[in-house]
Formats: sequence, C-alpha cells, structure tokens
Amino acid sequence: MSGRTTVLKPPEGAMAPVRHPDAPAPGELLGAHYDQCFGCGEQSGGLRLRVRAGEGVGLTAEFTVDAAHQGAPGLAHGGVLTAALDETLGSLNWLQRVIAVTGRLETDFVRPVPVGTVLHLEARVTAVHGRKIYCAATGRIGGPEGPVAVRAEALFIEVRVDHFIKNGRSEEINAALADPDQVKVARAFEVNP
Ligand SMILES: CCCCCCCC(=O)SCCNC(=O)CCNC(=O)[C@H](O)C(C)(C)COP(=O)(O)OP(=O)(O)OC[C@H]1O[C@@H](n2cnc3c(N)ncnc32)[C@H](O)[C@@H]1OP(=O)(O)O
Repeated sequence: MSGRTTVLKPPEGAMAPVRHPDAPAPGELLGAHYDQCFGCGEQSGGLRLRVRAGEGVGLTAEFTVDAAHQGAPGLAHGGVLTAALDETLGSLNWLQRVIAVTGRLETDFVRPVPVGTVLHLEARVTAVHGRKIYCAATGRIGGPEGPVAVRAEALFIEVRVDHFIKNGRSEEINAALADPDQVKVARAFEVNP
C-alpha cells in the first residue's frame, strides 16, 4: 500500500507526456530560470540546484547539502529536501515547454541526509491530463545509484504567464520585466525560450 492520496494517481484517459522538439538535449545543463530563485539561483542559503535534461520527459539534478540547510544538528531539514524535490520536478516543465506550478507534492523521507551530502535527484513526468501534470522524483545519496533518501510524487497545474504577473510582488515583477535581456525575462517567468 502506497499511502498516497488518490489525487496523485493519473485518472483514466491521462496521456503519456510529450517532450518538446526544442527541449534541451539529454545531458544539457538547464541553468537557472531566475537568478533570485531559492532552488536554482546563486544566492547564499539557496539550494544552488544543478539540473540536466535527461531522456524523454525526465531529468537529473544535484544538490549539495550545506550548513545553511540544517534541521537537526548535521542533518538536512526536511522542508529543504522537499524544496529540492519541488525545484527538480518544476524543471520538468522546461522539457515540455509548459508553464506550471506545484499544486500538490507528497514526500517520503526514507533516510536522514547529513550535511556535506550530494543528493542525486532524478525526476520524470508520468502522465498528463488536461492542465494536470503528474510527476515523480527520487533523491539518492552516495552516488546516482546509491540508496534512496527521499522520494516524492506531485501534481503540477498548467497556468498562464499572468499567474506570476498578477500574483508576484510588483517590486520583483517590475525588476524582472525591466531586464534588457529578453531571454532572461522569458525564463524568469518559466517560459522556456
Ligand atoms: C524551473 C521551474 C522552477 C519551479 C519552482 C518549483 C515549482 C513551485 O514551487 S511553484 C510555487 C508553489 N505553487 C504555487 O504557488 C501554486 C499556488 N496555487 C495556485 O496558484 C492555484 O491553486 C493553482 C494554479 C495551482 C490552481 O488554481 P486554478 O488555476 O484556479 O485551477 P483549478 O481550476 O482550481 O484546478 C485545476 C485542476 O487541478 C486540480 N487541482 C488544483 N489544485 C490542486 C491540488 N492542490 N491538489 C490536487 N488537485 C488540484 C483541480 O482539482 C482541477 O482538476 P480538474 O480539472 O480535474 O477539475
């Protein structure tokens, strides 16, 4: 028995995900979509996640747990590990060229993750039904084939770019829109150019 909520099970009629023909090639580093992003940006205390496109609608990522990510002494905080899973899963949308946000995310914490550990993440979209994108991820320690420390299933919901413009604080929205680099502007709002 998985114990997962049924909303994370793709309904009858769900389709296989489709990789966009212009998606980054397998092995290609995706880079930060927004330099202030807690997950993939460079600011101190953030996760500085490095994500690479994989085959199909799948990818891999690495996250190094540092002292700023602790919960218990010497161990990663569970919320930080969930954030790493969320960011990794969110990056899948780049491969489909869809703008989507996390609606629901359920995490299993299988093993404690010490500070200094590199978490090797792998994520894939399992199904799509209308605006709903079903996906799953694992995080392993000790290497990409090491034991699973965390895993998650999630449901992302496709949104329009207005979702960010309407809901984000105007200070950051205006600053992001004012960037002369139009590629950076598009990426900040999760539209993979
Ligand atoms: C490179 C990318 C990096 C990305 C960073 C990582 C991703 C993130 O962390 S994104 C930030 C966190 N998420 C958010 O802030 C989202 C906040 N929530 C919202 O804005 C809205 O609730 C939103 C957009 C998810 C859904 O609202 P709305 O567009 O009105 O959709 P709505 O009509 O209610 O629902 C659409 C469908 O989704 C389902 N749904 C919506 N929310 C959920 C949920 N939480 N759980 C299960 N199902 C849901 C609905 O049941 C409905 O299903 P159906 O079509 O079968 O009836």
